[in-house]
Order: sequence, then C-alpha cells, then structure tokens
Amino acid sequence: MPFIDSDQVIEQRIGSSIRAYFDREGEAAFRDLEAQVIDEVTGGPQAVVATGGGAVLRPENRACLHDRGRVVYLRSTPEDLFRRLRNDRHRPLLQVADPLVRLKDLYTLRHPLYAETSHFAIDTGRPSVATLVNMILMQLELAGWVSNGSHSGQPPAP
Ligand SMILES: Nc1ncnc2c1ncn2[C@@H]1O[C@H](COP(=O)(O)OP(=O)(O)O)[C@@H](O)[C@H]1O
Ligand SMILES: O=C(O)C1=C[C@@H](OP(=O)(O)O)[C@@H](O)[C@H](O)C1
Repeated sequence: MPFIDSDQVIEQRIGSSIRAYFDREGEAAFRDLEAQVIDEVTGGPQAVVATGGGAVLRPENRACLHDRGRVVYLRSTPEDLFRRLRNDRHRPLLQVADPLVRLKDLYTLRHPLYAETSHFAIDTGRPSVATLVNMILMQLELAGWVSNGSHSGQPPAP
C-alpha cells in the first residue's frame, strides 16, 4: 500500500519548506493548504497517510481523517518530544525560546483532538519503532481492519 506524508505533498506544491512558507505567508495560509491536501489524500486511493501534528486543529480535517480512514494516535509526552526535537530547526512552531513550554501548551490543546479523531492510541514512549509497528498491526487485526498474517514482516511464502 502506498505511503503518503501529507507535509511532503504540501512542500512539493509550494516549492519550499513548510517553515519558509510559514515565515512568508503565515500559519493560516498553511492551514488552508493543509486542509486541501488532507481532503485530497483521504479521498484518494487507499494509502497509509502521515499528517503533520496540527492536522487535527480544523474540524473538517478531523472529519475527513476519522470518517474516511482508520486513525492511529501515536501519543508522546511533551518531555519525550522535547528530547527528540530539541535540535530541530524545521518545525516553525518550535522555533521559540522555550520549546518545552510550547510543546506542553500544544499537548494540552491537541491531545483531546487527537483522542477524538483517532480510532485508537499507542503510547510511543519506550518501545522500539519495530515493536510499535507490531502493536499497531495487532490493533488493526483485532478490529478486523487488516487480515491476520498479512504483515509478518517476512517476505511472502513461496
Ligand atoms: N517511537 C520513537 N522512539 C524514538 N524516537 C522517535 C520515535 N518516533 C519518532 N522518533 C524520532 O523523533 C523525531 C521526530 O519524528 P518524526 O517521525 O519526524 O515526527 P513527525 O513526522 O511526527 O513530526 C525523529 O528524529 C525520529 O527519529
Ligand atoms: O504541529 C504543527 O502544527 C505542525 C507540524 C509539522 O509537521 P510534523 O508533525 O511532522 O512536525 C508541520 O505540519 C507544520 O510545521 C505544522
């Protein structure tokens, strides 16, 4: 199944980085474009879609994601995100004097929106990425959304 990173689609469309676009056009213009792309990718052929973290802010985006797909909330604490992103220069909302405070504020605002939009949540704190992938696949299987054994991580049997 194809994988789509909706922020990459946006960057291809604007021909620059999202950070530069934020600086040039402002956040509202970015959110308009983001909504357009989320509508397109959730209305197109079946795919695994990764959105930007702010995709849940608009109610129409939440509806597209929830009603057209199966949404997994990869939950992280502000502290974990701070550890992972302390040297990041690409995320416009984190280019502030105190990114941890910003991350805490974003978490408070967005956690309920992620919970509302998602069909299930996975805590991403300790497990390895490979373990997280298996946990997600198990949840999808339990819900009957993928068939058992279709993802063993091994090549298909001859
Ligand atoms: N489960 C995880 N455990 C450890 N590091 C992680 C995990 N998930 C993401 N990261 C790291 O955090 C950073 C941001 O991850 P990324 O996938 O780019 O986030 P997003 O696309 O959601 O903004 C990357 O350096 C990535 O390697
Ligand atoms: O949280 C946000 O509002 C944003 C997160 C970014 O994506 P990531 O979640 O991949 O950082 C990107 O969409 C944009 O910078 C806005």
